Amino acid sequence: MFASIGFGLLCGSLVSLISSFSYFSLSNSFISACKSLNLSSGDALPIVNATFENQWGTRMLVGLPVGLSSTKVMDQQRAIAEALRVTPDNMEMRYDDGLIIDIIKKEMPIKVPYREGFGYKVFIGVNKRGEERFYDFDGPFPHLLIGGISGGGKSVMLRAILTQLVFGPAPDLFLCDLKGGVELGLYRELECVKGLAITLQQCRDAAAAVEEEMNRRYSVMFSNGSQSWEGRKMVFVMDELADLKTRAGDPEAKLKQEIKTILTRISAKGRAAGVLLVLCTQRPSADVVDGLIKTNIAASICFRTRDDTQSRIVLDHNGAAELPDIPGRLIFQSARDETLQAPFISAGDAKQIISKLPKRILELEAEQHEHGSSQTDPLDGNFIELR
Ligand SMILES: Nc1ncnc2c1ncn2[C@@H]1O[C@H](COP(=O)(O)OP(=O)(O)OP(=O)(O)O)[C@@H](O)[C@H]1O
Repeated sequence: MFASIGFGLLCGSLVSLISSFSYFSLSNSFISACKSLNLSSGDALPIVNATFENQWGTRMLVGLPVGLSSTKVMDQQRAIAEALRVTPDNMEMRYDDGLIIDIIKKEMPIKVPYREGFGYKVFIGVNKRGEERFYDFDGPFPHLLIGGISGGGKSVMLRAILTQLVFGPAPDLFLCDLKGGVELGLYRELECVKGLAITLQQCRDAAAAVEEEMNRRYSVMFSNGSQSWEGRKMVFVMDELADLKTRAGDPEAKLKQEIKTILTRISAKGRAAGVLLVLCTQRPSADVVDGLIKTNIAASICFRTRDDTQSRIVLDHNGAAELPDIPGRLIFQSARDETLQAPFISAGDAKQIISKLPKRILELEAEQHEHGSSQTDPLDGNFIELR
C-alpha cells in the first residue's frame, strides 16, 4: 500500500513539475515576445497568470496591463506563435474576461462523422480541441452565408445541414438549385420542401413567395402586437449565388437583379418573421455577395478560398485563403471565428436517412398516375403553393 501511495505522490510531483516547467518556459517566451513586439503599457508588460494542461494542449491565461488592448496583442498572433515555437494554425487567441491563448497539440481530424443536431441547432463540425459546434437557426445569427472554392466541401456541408433540418420541427424549405436540381433534388419529395427551383424564373417566384409570406407574418405580428413570429420557420436556400452575376448584355439581368433585391429585403427583415436565408457560393465576388446582403448576414461558413479577396468578401479577413487544402476544413464566423472540420455525409447516406420522412411529391405523382396525367418529371411541377 505504502508503495502505491509513494508511486502516486511521485507521479503527482512529476505532473506538477512538468506543468510548472511548461508555465515558466511559456511565460518567459511570451513575455520576451511582448517585449520585442513593444506590447506594453509604459513599463508594464502582460503577465501569464496561469497555464492549464488539457488533453488537447495548453491554455494560458494572460493579464494585460491597463492601457494595453487585447486587440493589439491579438494582431500579433503570428509573431507570438513563432516566439512560442508553434505554428499559427495551432494557436488560438481570444478575449473572454482576460486574454486566453490556446496552444493546440491535438491534430485536427480530416474526417468527422455526420451526426444529428437538436432541432434548429445543426451540427457543423468539430474545432481544434475536438469540441462539437452547432449552428442555431433559432439563434442570434439566423441568416447564413456559405462560401469557398470548388471542392472545398460546400455541397457536403449543405447536405449535412439540410439532412438535419428536415427532422424535428422542420422549417418550410424553398430550395434553389440552378444546376438542374443535381444537389438539392435529393430533398424534393419531402413534405417540408415547399418548392425546388431549377430555373431563374422559378427562383424569382420562390423568393417572391417567401417575401410575401414574410410580409403576411409581419401583418399578423402587427395585429397581435408581437415582436417576433412564434410559428414554423421558413428557410430559403440558394445553392449558388454566383448564378445571379450579370454580364454586359445579359438577357436575364433584370430577373437576376430582381432576385437580389428580394433577397436583400429578406436578409434585412426576415429574422423577426422567422424567415431565414442560406446562401452559398463557390465564387464569392463583391457584386454577388452584395454589400447590403452581407451586412445583414452575420454568420458565415467559409471553406478555403482561391485568394485573400474572396476570403475578405465572406469573412472580412484573409483567414480562409490560408486554410490548408483539406476538404471540409472551414472557418465558422458568428460572434467570433473558429476553425472547424465539417461532418461528412455522402448523398447515399443522406438519401437513406431522409427516406424515413413523410413524402409529398410521391403522393402527388401517384395521384397524377391515377388520373392519367402525362406529367412524369416532378421537377416540371414548378412550385407548390404556400399553405
Ligand atoms: N467534410 C468533409 N470531410 C471529408 N471530405 C469532404 C468533406 N466535404 C467534402 N469532402 C470531399 O471533397 C469532395 C468535394 O466536396 P463538395 O462537393 O462538397 O465540394 P464543393 O465545395 O461543393 O465543390 P463543388 O461545388 O464543385 O461540388 C467530396 O466529394 C468529398 O470527397
